Amino acid sequence: MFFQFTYIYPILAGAAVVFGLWILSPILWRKVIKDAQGNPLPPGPITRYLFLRKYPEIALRAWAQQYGSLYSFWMGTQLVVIVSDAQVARDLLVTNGAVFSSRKPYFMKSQTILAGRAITATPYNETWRHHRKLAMQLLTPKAIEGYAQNLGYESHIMVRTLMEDGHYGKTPLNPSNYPGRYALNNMLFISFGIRTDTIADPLITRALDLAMEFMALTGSLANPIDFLEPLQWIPSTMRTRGRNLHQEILEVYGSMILRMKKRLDMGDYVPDCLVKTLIYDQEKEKLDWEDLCMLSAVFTLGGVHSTSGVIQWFLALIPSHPDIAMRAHAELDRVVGRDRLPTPEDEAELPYIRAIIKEVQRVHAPFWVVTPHATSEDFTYEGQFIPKDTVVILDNYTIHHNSERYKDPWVFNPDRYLGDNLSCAESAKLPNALDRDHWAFGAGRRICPGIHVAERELWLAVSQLLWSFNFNALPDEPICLQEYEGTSGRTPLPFRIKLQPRHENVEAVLKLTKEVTYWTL
Ligand code: HEM
Repeated sequence: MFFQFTYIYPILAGAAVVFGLWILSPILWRKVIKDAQGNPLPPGPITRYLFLRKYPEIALRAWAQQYGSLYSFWMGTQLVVIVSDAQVARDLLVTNGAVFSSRKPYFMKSQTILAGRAITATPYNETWRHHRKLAMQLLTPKAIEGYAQNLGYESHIMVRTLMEDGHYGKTPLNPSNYPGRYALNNMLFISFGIRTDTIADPLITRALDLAMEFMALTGSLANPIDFLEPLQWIPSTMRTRGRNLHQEILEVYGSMILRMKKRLDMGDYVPDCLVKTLIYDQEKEKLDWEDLCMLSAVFTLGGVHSTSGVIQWFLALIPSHPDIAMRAHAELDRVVGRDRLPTPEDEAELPYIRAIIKEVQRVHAPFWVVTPHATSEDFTYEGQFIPKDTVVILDNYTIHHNSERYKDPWVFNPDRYLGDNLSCAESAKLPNALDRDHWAFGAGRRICPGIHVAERELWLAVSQLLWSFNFNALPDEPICLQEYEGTSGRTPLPFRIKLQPRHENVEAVLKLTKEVTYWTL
C-alpha cells in the first residue's frame, strides 16, 4: 500500500503539469495558422511573449538572423510580423499599402492615451485620411516656406543659447534641453503660432515631460498590458500612468486651445497656424473636443523628441569623431565662410554636412522599432500567410545594419552618403528599395508626414552647430552610445560636453539675433 502511494503522487503531479500546460497552451505556444492554399505563417519562435526586454531591437535582429527577413511571433494573443529587409519592406508596406497601413488599437497608446486619435493611433480609414490631410496643410514643402524664417531663427537661437550657457566653451553642459526646446518651439509655432522665449519657461518642462512620458509608455513590444486583455481590467501603475497622460494632454493642450478661442472671439491678432484653422473649421470638419486636443498635441508628441533626438545623437557622436568635424568645418569655411551662418540655400553646396545628417539617422534612428502598422485584410507573400489584423513592424535596426547595403555598418561613416543628393523624402520614393538612404521616417502610406519639416530642422541645426563649434568630450565622462532612454522613440542617456566657439567671428554672428516673444496664449 505504502509503495503504491509513493508511485501515485509523482504520476498525479506529472498529469497535473501536462493538464496545466494543455490549458495554458493558447497563451504559451505559437498557434499554427494557414491560408486556404495551405500557406503557413512566416516562421518564428515557438513560445509566446508578453513583452520584449528593454532593448527589443537586439532580440529582433537575432531572430532575423535565425528565421530570415520576414518572420512572426506571438505577443500574448497578438500575431506580430517583423520586416527586416528593405525589399520586403517595400513590397509589403509600399506596394501593398492598401493592405498594410492600418494600426492595431493598442490598449496603452491608442485606447488609453490617444483615444484612437492624433493620426498615429487612428486605423486606416476615412477619419485617418481626413485628419492627416488637415495636418498636411502645414507640412508640405510649400507650407514650410511660409514659416522657413521662424525655423532658421529658432536654430540660430538654439546655437546662441548653447554658446552662452556653456560660457563660450568653458563650462560643460548637458545639451539635451536645447534641441528639445528648438524642436518644441518649431512645433508650437506650427500648431499654435507661439514660442517659448526662455529655456526656463515652465511650458518647456511640461511639454517635454509629456512627450517623454508618451515615449516611455508606448513601446510597441514593451507592455504586457497591450497583449493580455485581463491585465487591462486590473488596476496597475501602467494603467494609471496612461490615464493620467491622457488627462494631462487634454488639460495642457485643451487650455491652450481655449485661450486661443478667447482671443479670436475678442478679435485679437492670432497668427495663422494649425489650431487657428481647426477652431475656425471645427464644425465644417466635424471635429469633437478630443479630436481638437489630440490634433493640436500631435506635432509636439510626434515631432519633438524625434527631431531633437537626432540632434542629440549628433551631439553625442561628434566629439568622438574629430576627423569628421574637421572635414565638415573645412567644407563650411570653403562654401559659407566665417561671416554668416549656413542657410538652406547652401545645402546643395554642402554635401558632406548632408551626408553627416543621413548617417546620424542611420546609426541612431530615433525609432529602431518603427510605429507598428497593421493589416486590414488577409495577405499571402511569397508563400507566407499574413492574416488580417496582424501587427507588422519595420525593424530599422536590422535594416540599417545590413552589411550588403551598408559597408561596415557599425562604423559611423558619412562618406557612404557622398553622391546621394536626394532629400530623405525623395529617397523614400526611389523604385529600388536598396537605393533608399535609410528608413528612419518609416514607409508607405503612413510615412512620417513631418518628414519635410524635420529635414529642414535637422539641416539648420546640424549645419549651424558645426559652423559654430568644436565639440569636446570630458575626459572623465565617456558618452554612452549604446544605451538610451525611451521605449517607442529613443534619445541618448544624459551626457555633458564643452562647445568651444570655433573662430573669432562666432560670438559676433550668433549675437546678431536676440530672443523675441511673438505673442502669448
Ligand atoms: C527626425 C524626425 C522624425 C522622425 C525620425 C520621425 C519618424 C516617424 C516614424 C518612423 C513614423 C511612423 C511611420 C510609419 O508608420 O511607417 C512617424 C509618424 C508620424 N510622425 Fe514623424 N518623425 C519625425 C518628425 C516628425 C515631425 C517634425 C512631425 C510633425 C510635424 C511628425 C509627425 C508624425 C505623425 C503625425 C506621424 C503619424 C503618421 C500616421 O500614422 O499616419 N514627425 N514619424
